[in-house]
Amino acid sequence: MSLTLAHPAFKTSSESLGAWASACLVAELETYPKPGLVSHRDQGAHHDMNAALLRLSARSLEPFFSHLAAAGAEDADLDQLRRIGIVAEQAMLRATGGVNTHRGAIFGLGLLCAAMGLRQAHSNITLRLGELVAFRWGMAIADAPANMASNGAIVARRFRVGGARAEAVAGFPSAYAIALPALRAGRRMAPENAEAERIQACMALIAQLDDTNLLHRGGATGLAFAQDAATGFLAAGGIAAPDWHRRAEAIHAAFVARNLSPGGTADLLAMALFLDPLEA
Ligand SMILES: CC(C)(COP(=O)(O)OP(=O)(O)OC[C@H]1O[C@@H](n2cnc3c(N)ncnc32)[C@H](O[C@H]2O[C@H](COP(=O)(O)OP(=O)(O)OP(=O)(O)O)[C@@H](O)[C@H]2O)[C@@H]1O)[C@@H](O)C(=O)NCCC(=O)NCCS
Ligand SMILES: Nc1ncnc2[nH]cnc12
Repeated sequence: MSLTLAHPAFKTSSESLGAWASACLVAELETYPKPGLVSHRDQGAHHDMNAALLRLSARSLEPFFSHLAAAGAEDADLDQLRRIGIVAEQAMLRATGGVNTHRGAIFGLGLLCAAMGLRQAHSNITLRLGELVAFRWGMAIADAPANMASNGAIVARRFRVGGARAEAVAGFPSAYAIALPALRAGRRMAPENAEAERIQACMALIAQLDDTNLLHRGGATGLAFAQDAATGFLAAGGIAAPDWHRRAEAIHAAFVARNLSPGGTADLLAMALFLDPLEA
């Protein structure tokens, strides 16, 4: 399925930014075959999530993304953003019956919404949104007490990788340096196929990201398997190769067989879709 996203106007209200962030979560979902992840076609390597649940979750988050954009416009500090983020997590868990569908996305997209609000409120700010997150809230994110019991924090310690918080502190380098260029290169390779360009960005992310979900489910071996598979896909031409869809499906099946799911990649893909019309 090829979902066309209606981009928001360059200067836009908090409400339409919230709608845009939520639409990007749905576009990420409506992308097949993403290795191991849930899509409109199947549940990937997940037993407690499906497309309907992820749509509900995305819809439940829209007002919170708007609220975060409005808070950013008021130059809110991290404590204020965190309070909104925590209420958003609770709304997500209510909408999904307790399943963690979008916790990482609330954090990453939420910070980008706040940064967009802040940037629009001050015409002299020319930083990219990721740089603005790092500049305005990065130090506070780095200093905030980590939830030592979360899957992400446990594997980040064990395997000495950064995870979601480090990504934010650094200004989302994986979204800017990996996902956005791959998305735009994918658009040139397949101008009429928006779903294919999302697969190109997804594979580029899996190939390079230290995804704490892959580490949680598959350890270092699982992460290496995933990175090698995605690297092979890209080296064979990515979505420009004539048989790309069959090869992506085979990788998806191999992830499902190993119970691997790159949840961090899913979030960063949605973030790249969000940034695409907002950053030159
Ligand atoms: C900072 C928080 C995001 C908490 O992060 P923490 O590191 O403590 O860990 P997790 O709770 O594990 O969440 C991190 C999620 O971030 C995504 N992610 C993974 N790797 C990366 C990466 N390298 N870069 C960026 N993002 C990454 C990923 O999210 C997706 O996976 C979620 C499903 O995870 P899980 O339930 O573990 O999945 P399963 O494998 O299915 O588990 P099992 O059932 O098998 O056990 C899903 O939500 C995706 O979104 C990581 O999971 C943040 O939550 C926080 O501090 N919040 C407080 C509020 C706040 O400060 N907000 C600021 C303003 S909005
Ligand atoms: N498509 C997806 N599949 C599994 N986990 C996710 N978290 C965010 N999007 C996801």
